Amino acid sequence: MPLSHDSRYLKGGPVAKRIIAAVREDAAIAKAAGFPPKLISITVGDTAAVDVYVRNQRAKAQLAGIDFEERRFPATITSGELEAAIHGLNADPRVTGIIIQRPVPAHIPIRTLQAAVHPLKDVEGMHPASIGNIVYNQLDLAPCTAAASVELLKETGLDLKGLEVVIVGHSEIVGKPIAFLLMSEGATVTVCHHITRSVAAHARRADALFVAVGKPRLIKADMVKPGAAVIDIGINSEIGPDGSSRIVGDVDTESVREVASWITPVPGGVGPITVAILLRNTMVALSRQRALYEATYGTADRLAAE
Ligand SMILES: NC(=O)C1=CN([C@@H]2O[C@H](COP(=O)(O)OP(=O)(O)OC[C@H]3O[C@@H](n4cnc5c(N)ncnc54)[C@H](OP(=O)(O)O)[C@@H]3O)[C@@H](O)[C@H]2O)C=CC1
Ligand SMILES: Nc1nc(=O)c2c([nH]1)NC[C@@H]1CN(c3ccc(C(=O)N[C@@H](CCC(=O)O)C(=O)O)cc3)C=[N+]21
Repeated sequence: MPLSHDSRYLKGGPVAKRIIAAVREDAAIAKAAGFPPKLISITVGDTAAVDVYVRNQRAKAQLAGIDFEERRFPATITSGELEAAIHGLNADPRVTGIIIQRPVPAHIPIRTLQAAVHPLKDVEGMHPASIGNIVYNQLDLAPCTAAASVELLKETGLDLKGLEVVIVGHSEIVGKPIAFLLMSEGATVTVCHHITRSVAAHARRADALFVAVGKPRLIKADMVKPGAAVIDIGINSEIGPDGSSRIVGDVDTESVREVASWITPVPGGVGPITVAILLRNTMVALSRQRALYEATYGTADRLAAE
């Protein structure tokens, strides 16, 4: 049977399509009301790791009717200059959302940049105030990849209450927010990292296993409980047997699919949903900005008021 028809593959495409269709409707309504959504992407320096992501952001934003603009800055830029650029975007009423693509060059502290984005324009949910909201179970604007991974788990139909979940990787943008989102859903969560004594021993107990490390084939079949759901978040570039470059995840998909009941493919799993959630977050940010605007100026057409 061709792989694409194997029911064990938990594919992101249909979920992403559903989300983008809803965003497109929202965006059209907002535009008609004088609030056109606009997303700004900031890339600093060498962009190889983010090129695929930005390419897909542009394509899907266009599909959804969201303006998309990419600002590229040289690796030699200072943190202060970048912060000034972000403050300019914060103050620009035409800009709905700002995403800072990671990684940035080592001399620029990413946390300072994330904190410079106004919380109302923080479509990645990475400002300390935004990430704090997750701790308080306010989940409507969560970091995109974390939210995408949880959406995909929900597609299994598994009851998240009391589910034994193991997350491998604890970065602030992926592993940690996944843990908080799942705790809010009532799951029992274990988080592993590079100091964990036996990742395999934890992973084998999981009904749902999330992997976000950045190491191809880290998770093998003997680390997975039979019948588990495996959500592979890794996006790694590799040279394939034919010499061409391809994307692989962190899971040894070929062997793990024999053990797991569900497994997300890479590409075609979490990635497309991440892009869709970024667009959905842009609409959440816009509706917050609209609410503030209307509370301040009444419901008159913003463009008429300008
Ligand atoms: N699909 C998508 O939309 C996205 C995919 N990604 C991909 O997800 C992966 C992870 O990204 P990100 O979280 O940003 O990466 P980071 O490098 O920030 O984090 C990696 C995490 O893995 C942990 N780790 C490293 N080695 C091991 C090990 N041997 N066993 C267990 N844990 C380990 C690290 O722990 P410690 O800190 O203790 O060293 C760290 O918490 C990458 O492949 C990235 O490309 C990222 C964002 C979006
Ligand atoms: N601030 C920030 N947030 C991120 O979430 C972030 C980041 N920086 N830097 C880079 C990584 C990587 N990442 C991807 C997301 C989706 C796809 C994606 O759409 N992949 C598709 C398409 C693959 C293809 O077109 O070849 C797929 O997996 O099927 C890829 C990569 C987000 N990241």
